[in-house]
Amino acid sequence: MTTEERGTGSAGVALEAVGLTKEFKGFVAVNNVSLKVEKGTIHALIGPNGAGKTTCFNLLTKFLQPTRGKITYAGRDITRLAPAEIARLGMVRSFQISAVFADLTVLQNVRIALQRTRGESYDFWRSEKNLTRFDDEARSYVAEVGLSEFLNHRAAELSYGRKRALEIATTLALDPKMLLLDEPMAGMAQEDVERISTLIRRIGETRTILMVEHNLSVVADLSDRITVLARGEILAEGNYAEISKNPEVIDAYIGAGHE
Ligand SMILES: Nc1ncnc2c1ncn2[C@@H]1O[C@H](COP(=O)(O)OP(=O)(O)OP(=O)(O)O)[C@@H](O)[C@H]1O
Repeated sequence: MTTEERGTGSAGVALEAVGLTKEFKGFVAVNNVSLKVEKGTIHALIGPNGAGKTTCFNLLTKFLQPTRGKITYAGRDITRLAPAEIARLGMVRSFQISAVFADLTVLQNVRIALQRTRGESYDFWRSEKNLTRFDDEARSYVAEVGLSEFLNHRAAELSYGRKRALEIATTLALDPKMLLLDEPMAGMAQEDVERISTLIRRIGETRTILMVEHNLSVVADLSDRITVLARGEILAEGNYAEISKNPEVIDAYIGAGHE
């Protein structure tokens, strides 16, 4: 696999938004946002409560249609495509934990994700033989997220942080070049935050990542580039050292009651 195919490498834009705007009955939640996510980088979208991060993320992942603006991925206009179509192009939004089957084992969960990707039949509960074909590949994704010792544990038995790791493994099974993570640290205890941070950094070595994240020390630790939203607009962009000393960014966070 070339670096280009993995979505890594020094040059090029993976995802680009131009003039992205979303209005809800006249209320402008996202206003004329233009941003570029460079291939092979970890890019964070941050901002105080109500800044428009979730709306922006839903627009970029095609869960919402923009009122105005254009989105391109790998040079292709994806503005009107559905999430499943962009997933086929290699840009995948991480599933919610609820998408993990609690009564199935870690291995079974990843196997099913693989089977779905390969467009195999949906009656997976009947064709055990069919599924075992994916075992080796599933094991490699389980190893990538550090869950090998839990291979045969039911998902329900895993800690919250390990469930998130499993959820990421099922996303990796779709072989994404770009991953979009919605608040990957939400609800995590400190030890899980460290585990998932390490995991995201490792995954980001060979893929492009865009994440919305509230935990600023995680953002500082992981991100190559950060876009700060406030009141639906881009307030600042840069690395953590740059944005953290930007007076407008500090004001926006203090004004919104953050630390
Ligand atoms: N479906 C909707 N209908 C009307 N207004 C909405 C809708 N979705 C979001 N908004 C409004 O858009 C603004 C931005 O919301 P959004 O959830 O994108 O912000 P956020 O930065 O993700 O906030 P938080 O950090 O609190 O999750 C808010 O004022 C919100 O009330």
